Amino acid sequence: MRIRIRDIEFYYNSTKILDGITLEVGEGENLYIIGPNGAGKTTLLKVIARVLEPLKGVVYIDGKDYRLYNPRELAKMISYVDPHVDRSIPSTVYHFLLTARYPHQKSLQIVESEDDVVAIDRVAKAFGIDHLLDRRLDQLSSGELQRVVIARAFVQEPEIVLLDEPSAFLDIRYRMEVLEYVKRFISSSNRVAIVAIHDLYLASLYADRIAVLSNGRIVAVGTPEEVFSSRVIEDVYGVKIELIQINGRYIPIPVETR
Ligand SMILES: Nc1ncnc2c1ncn2[C@@H]1O[C@H](COP(=O)(O)OP(=O)(O)OP(=O)(O)O)[C@@H](O)[C@H]1O
Repeated sequence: MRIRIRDIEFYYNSTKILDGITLEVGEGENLYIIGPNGAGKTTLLKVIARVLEPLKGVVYIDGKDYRLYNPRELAKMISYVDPHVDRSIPSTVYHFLLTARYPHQKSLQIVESEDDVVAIDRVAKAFGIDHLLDRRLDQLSSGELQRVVIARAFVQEPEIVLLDEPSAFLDIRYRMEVLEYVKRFISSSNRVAIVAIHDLYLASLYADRIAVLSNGRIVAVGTPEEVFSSRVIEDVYGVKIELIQINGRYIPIPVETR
């Protein structure tokens, strides 16, 4: 699976939000998107998920314009994880996870298949939510709910995972566990992950490449080392950065605002 994003322009009303976005994500790659508040990260993920229609530009999935896939094919292929889940949905965790299997189910299927049960069981264990399957969504803590919502994406077994700020409510162990899982799942297959995140440290740990978005434009793309050792982070965020090296990784530490 490969994604090529070509010259995407997106407007809200008459305001240009994405301005000529061109990016490629290769097989088995974890691409992280960073950038200041309002830079356009969520908008870009929604365009790639086909939740939003760009005014100009095309997204190609495996060389094919994504508008040419039928909705069911696309639903099976792409999972977009919106951080703002409606926890008032009257559903148990199990049934919420099961809804991710719809694209895999046969049209007259009324009960879950063995494959559905196996997928839910495997992912629930990996995300440490197997003890929560009978709980209702409104009975979960914010971090538990977030793990459930991210787990749901993997129950779908998508080729392309789009994660919007996956770490916000998670404690440090779960941040690492969730992103390690994503990295393993993607790297060990020919799948693709695009992760929008504010935490530069987590990006330095888990990104294969990082794209920096600022005012709707990609201003840098490269390995964590390339991106963090350039001046681009200081310029884009307006903060002074010290770079430290631990275990061969380059980790940016913001030390003061400029
Ligand atoms: N529904 C909308 N209608 C109009 N403008 C919008 C809408 N949603 C977002 N915007 C604007 O689009 C721009 C990009 O928003 P977006 O949410 O994509 O940024 P972001 O990089 O994800 O930001 P953050 O880091 O704050 O989550 C912002 O200026 C925002 O105010």
